Amino acid sequence: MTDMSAAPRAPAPRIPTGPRGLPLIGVVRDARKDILGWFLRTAAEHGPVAQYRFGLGRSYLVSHPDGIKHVLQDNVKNYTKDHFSYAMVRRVVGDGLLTSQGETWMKQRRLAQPAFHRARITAMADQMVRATVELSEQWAEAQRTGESRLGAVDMMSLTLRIVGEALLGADVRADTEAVGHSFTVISEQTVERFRSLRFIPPVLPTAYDRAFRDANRSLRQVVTRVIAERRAHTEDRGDLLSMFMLAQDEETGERMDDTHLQDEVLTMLLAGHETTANALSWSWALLAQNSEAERTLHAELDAVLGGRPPTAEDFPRLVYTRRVLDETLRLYPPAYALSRKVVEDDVICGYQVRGGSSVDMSAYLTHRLPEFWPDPERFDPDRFTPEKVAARPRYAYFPFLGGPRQCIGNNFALMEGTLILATLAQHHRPRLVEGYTPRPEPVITLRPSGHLPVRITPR
Ligand code: HEM
Repeated sequence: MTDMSAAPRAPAPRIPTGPRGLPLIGVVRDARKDILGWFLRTAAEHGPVAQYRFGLGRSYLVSHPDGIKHVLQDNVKNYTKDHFSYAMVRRVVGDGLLTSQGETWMKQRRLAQPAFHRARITAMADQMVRATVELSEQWAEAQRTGESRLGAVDMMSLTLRIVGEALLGADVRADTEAVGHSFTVISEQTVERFRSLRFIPPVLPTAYDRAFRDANRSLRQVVTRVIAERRAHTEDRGDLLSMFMLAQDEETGERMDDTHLQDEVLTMLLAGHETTANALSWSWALLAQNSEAERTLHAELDAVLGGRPPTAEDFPRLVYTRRVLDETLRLYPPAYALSRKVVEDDVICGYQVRGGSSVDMSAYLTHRLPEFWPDPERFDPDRFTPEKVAARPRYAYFPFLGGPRQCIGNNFALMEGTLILATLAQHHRPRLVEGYTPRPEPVITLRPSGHLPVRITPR
């Protein structure tokens, strides 16, 4: 007799389909030609979970918000950072907050979290605006002389300065060029290795590998100096650097060793400026190409600020400015692709996923799914009205990820980005120089090509 009380059996998970690729290398050749286009095509042809081989390893591209939620939140323990992409990042930042896992990560996250509380960040607003006003003066000069500027370089210097001062109490203005150059070398080489499946440096280093080592050394020098300067003054400044330096293990009483401290500081310095700078660069590019949104932004700035620099109290009232940033992060999410290693067999959105394989997620892709984002390529900050946000699934939008490994600097970045846009857009209208069209350059983050050459015009 049939047991009528038994729950109906769940349908057997489906096997995801996907692009076939070539023997030995799988989809590497197609993906490296145009990774962003490849993400979009693969999801359009194979649905919410696609399967393929990247080299000899099996990977899945998860694009549906429910699948993203499953990986980042609901079954997060099954998806780790034991993935070769992080092995490469570890060669640069070692075992800092971004790359560590398990107990080490949890301890460090708990330690760093208070530095990112809303009240703490609010107290940093004045410093953020002060640094931006200095850049505004340089832009005013360029306005007078007609000289063009590299918008992306300006944004990098500004956000590096801000993160150095605000979180580490350090003046890193003189290091901008060294950090920028080193990070570019490292990003390009890391991505090149990843896409060509050369994960391990050769035994005999090439000129390219020597450049990588030099870049790494130069970043470490900056960080070592920042730490040494603080050690010369023993007082607790109450900032993130003091928290890291003074923290003692509850059981052993030990402090963080020098290498670990350097790893944490370098992680903050890099993760805390590159991403925000790219987002801001894209905002300028998009505003220059969308005059209606630019007009709405200017109207808000006139109404809220009336010509004076913004303060922390203005932040909640700069509603449209913030939406410009949100919509920029939708179209050009700096962290455009991330991967995780699958621990055990699992089912995502009804599809079977094998333990030992990789899961790839792309915010660039999910942020363009027409189901959640009608006319996805159109720049429309009003997609971020509270009603529209509430009507979408949480993980249709994840520029900062989500779940336990969500970006620790998200509120910092959103306030910083909004205040920078407001301070500069009040007085200047950067125009793209004639003949230049920004293209997305997917290195570790998503940069605009050619450093965004702009001519600064007055409002
Ligand atoms: C628009 C700006 C930013 C974007 C789009 C962004 C995005 C992200 C994303 C996607 C992750 C997850 C990475 C992963 O799991 O592999 C992350 C992690 C992280 N971000 Fe950000 N970030 C931004 C700004 C910042 C800022 C300003 C800081 C520091 C001041 C920061 C520090 C970190 C750190 C330390 C982690 C690792 C957190 C952990 O795993 O516990 N980020 N960020």
